[in-house]
Amino acid sequence: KAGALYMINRFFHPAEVNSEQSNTPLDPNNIPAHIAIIMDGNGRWAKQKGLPRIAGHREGMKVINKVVKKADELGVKYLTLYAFSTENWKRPKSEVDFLMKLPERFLSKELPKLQKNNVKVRIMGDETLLPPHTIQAVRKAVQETSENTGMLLNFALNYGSRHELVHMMKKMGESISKGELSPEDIDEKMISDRLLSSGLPDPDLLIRTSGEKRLSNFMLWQLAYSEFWFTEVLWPDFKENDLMQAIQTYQQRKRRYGGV
Ligand SMILES: CCc1cc(N2CCCCCC2)n2ncc(-c3ccc(F)cc3)c2n1
Repeated sequence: KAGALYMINRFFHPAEVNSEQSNTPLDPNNIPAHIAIIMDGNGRWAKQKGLPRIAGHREGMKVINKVVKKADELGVKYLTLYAFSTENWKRPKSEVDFLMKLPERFLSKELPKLQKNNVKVRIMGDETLLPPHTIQAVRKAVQETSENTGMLLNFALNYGSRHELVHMMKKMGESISKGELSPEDIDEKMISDRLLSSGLPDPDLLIRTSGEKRLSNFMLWQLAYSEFWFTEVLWPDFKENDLMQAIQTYQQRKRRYGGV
């Protein structure tokens, strides 16, 4: 009787099967080469636990190591992490001061491991406004890992996509007015090469945590053909399995660059 009732219920209320989640193993031949992550939800995580916001940032930093390791194991070639946006300067001074200490804290702890794993560190952003101690720490890491040939770990630091585009267009305008460049020479490759992400392939997959479904001025040019994967999970709670699920979803959505 119960069985029949169950069947009737299922008939009228088909299971909410999210077609994008299943336990099929990952296809090693279709791992996204470049994954970009907006690591959001750190403040909210802290608030939910009745902790100060900086506790969320500290917890969020610990997640990076697990995600870097898993991505590298899976064969991801480039991993871009949005650590600080040009809009983040509006945060309280105490919070910004804390955030600006995280690069050196992270690197002093993790650089040896990154070196051992042949990871190459890169920074993407406007360094001019960063405090000297922060610039020093990141430049040292970039320099020390510059010969590495493994996964490239790209931290977006004081990065803003519109700032990046305005800066690029100003430079291009200067080249044109100096007669070094003519408008006919301008094409997509030239623009890509003049952006802060120069040399990196466009992200294949963008992950944003904490339920926000916005780009927040992040890599607007570069994400033109990327798959987006959003999760309610707050960054401090993000696990390797969430990364696997994002890649699984990416693999199920056969990539299309417009056309058929
Ligand atoms: C400058 C703001 C900031 C914030 C931040 N958070 C706070 C927000 C997001 C969650 C992660 C922890 N992290 N985590 C690592 C770095 C980092 C940056 C550059 C680098 F070369 C090495 C590490 C970081 N930087």
